[in-house]
Amino acid sequence: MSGKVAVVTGAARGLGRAFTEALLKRGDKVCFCDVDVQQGKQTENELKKNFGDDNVQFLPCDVRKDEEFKDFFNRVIQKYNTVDIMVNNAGIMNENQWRTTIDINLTAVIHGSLLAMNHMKNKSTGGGLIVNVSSLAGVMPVSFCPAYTASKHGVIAFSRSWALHPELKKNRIKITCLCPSFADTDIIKGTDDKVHGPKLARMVMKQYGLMVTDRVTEAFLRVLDDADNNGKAMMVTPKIMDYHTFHDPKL
Ligand SMILES: NC(=O)c1ccc[n+]([C@@H]2O[C@H](COP(=O)([O-])OP(=O)(O)OC[C@H]3O[C@@H](n4cnc5c(N)ncnc54)[C@H](O)[C@@H]3O)[C@@H](O)[C@H]2O)c1
Ligand SMILES: CCCCC/C=C\C=C\[C@H](O)C/C=C\C/C=C\CCCC(=O)O
Repeated sequence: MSGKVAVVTGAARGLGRAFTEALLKRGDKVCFCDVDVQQGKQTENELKKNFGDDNVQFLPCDVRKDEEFKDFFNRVIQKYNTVDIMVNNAGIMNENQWRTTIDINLTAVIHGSLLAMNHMKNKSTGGGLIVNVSSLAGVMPVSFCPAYTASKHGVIAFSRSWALHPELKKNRIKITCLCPSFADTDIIKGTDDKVHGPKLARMVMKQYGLMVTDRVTEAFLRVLDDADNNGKAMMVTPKIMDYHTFHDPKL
């Protein structure tokens, strides 16, 4: 039994919900947020039935809103006294709303990581893990969703840069990324046909295959269990489950 306290953003459904369930199964306590309050409450009820009232809590929060996000994070600390694992998962894909895409997929991931770092370095027990959900689109170009792809590249660049910081090492804080290819969640359904070129997107998706969420959860748990995950990006596709090799210039 792990017995840690975890935060998962955007976990009313999809991968966030799957990560929440996986953490609860390990014996962690999880506080999750979402902008979709109705779905969040429904998920909370279902999870409480399976994992116990005290172990899981939903709080409404739009991670784009700085004060709301800060308040959500503080309320988790008030309830559980600590945060050991922060999963910045909330994300959208909508090339028509490219600013909002950057706000949620990148800016809020930066904010969530900083909230977690500030807490983790000040807590008496010290240490913690931040898992930032990027995408396979974080390590390669994707023609039908350039803004989404930029946001996911940004998540990896931010996480790898902080991972090098001596202050994180001193405080035993690790920061790592998860990079799934297509997985069967609602994000796949909610795309705007005009911008993405649905034919191309569907063709690419057919070529890559669609993973069940359990496969992504397996990769998530592998990252959690790996002591050597700092600054890494775990790719998960129907065929691959391995860290990406970065070719940084040797100056
Ligand atoms: N499903 C895939 O194919 C896939 C592949 C790679 C990466 N990802 C990433 O995984 C993450 C989860 O996506 P998913 O596939 O579960 O999609 P999803 O649409 O099923 O879930 C996303 C969740 O985030 C919530 N959310 C959106 N905006 C929010 C906000 N401003 N504040 C709080 N919550 C918000 C949504 O309400 C939803 O519950 C995203 O970051 C996505 O980019 C998904
Ligand atoms: C039919 C619409 C599909 C839209 C897909 C929606 C969301 C997907 C989000 C994932 O994060 C994307 C994951 C991986 C994309 C990576 C590679 C695609 C390769 C593109 C190419 O080969 O041109």
